Amino acid sequence: MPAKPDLAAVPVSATATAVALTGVRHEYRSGGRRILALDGIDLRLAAGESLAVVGPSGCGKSTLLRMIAGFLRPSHGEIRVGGIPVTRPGPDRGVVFQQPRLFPWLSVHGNVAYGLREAGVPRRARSERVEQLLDLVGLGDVGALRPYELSGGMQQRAAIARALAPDPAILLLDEPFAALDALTRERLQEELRAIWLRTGKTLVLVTHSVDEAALLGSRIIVLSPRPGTVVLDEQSALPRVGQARDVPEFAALRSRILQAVRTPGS
Ligand SMILES: Nc1ncnc2c1ncn2[C@@H]1O[C@H](COP(=O)(O)OP(=O)(O)OP(=O)(O)O)[C@@H](O)[C@H]1O
Repeated sequence: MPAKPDLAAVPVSATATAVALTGVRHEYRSGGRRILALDGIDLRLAAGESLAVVGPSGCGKSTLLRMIAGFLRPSHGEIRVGGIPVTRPGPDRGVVFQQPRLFPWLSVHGNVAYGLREAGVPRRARSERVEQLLDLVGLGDVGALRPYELSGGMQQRAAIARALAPDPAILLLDEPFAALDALTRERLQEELRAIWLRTGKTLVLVTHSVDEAALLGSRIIVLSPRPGTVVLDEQSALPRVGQARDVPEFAALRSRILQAVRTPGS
């Protein structure tokens, strides 16, 4: 049997990149209307934290994530990543969307390698890195397949591997498992948790699911209905390894999150 690559060898970012949002407010202007999506967001995220962002529909979760990604500039306030103001997307921030958005004309391997090729990483190093990442996300055997030959869960794993390829310090995930069936979703949640523990990445995860937030957040924030403001900001005391869902703290944390979602301003 061929030796499995040492997954611990997947490089962990050396820089202690953190995210800082100061006085962030965002207002959309659409058809003469102004929509205040987020207001008064002050947040400092330490490197290696996993921040779950929960809140009712339309409270500005995706807006927050898009601003950290650099797709959108805040109307007021400032966002810094690793101390540097965010003005555009960059290789220090990998993004995973609800839909995998894989390139259908490329193999799974080709999809994961794409950004590395664009960045001029030599073929051999590229290939080694892609193999490691495919193993990390459990797709070691299907690199040669095309996205349409994969299940939805496998496609989302490939999207996660693609986002991790440039070794971003921060992984931003916007409802990454919302389109998957319940069983696949649960499995991928466990896998993402393992990937986070293994790689030490800073994660920002937007989710509607209170369970998902409780399971995956080392820190959880709840936003109020629009304009989104932070109404709960809690560090999780759940064990990082083992079956986090089975410990009593899980149910307690879950119910505090749920209460904050239901009674904004509390
Ligand atoms: N491009 C846009 N132009 C105008 N308004 C927008 C735009 N994008 C979002 N909005 C509005 O801003 C508010 C926040 O949207 P956002 O998508 O950030 O919320 P969300 O919490 O992620 O919602 P959901 O949970 O339903 O995905 C909503 O009222 C939405 O209608």
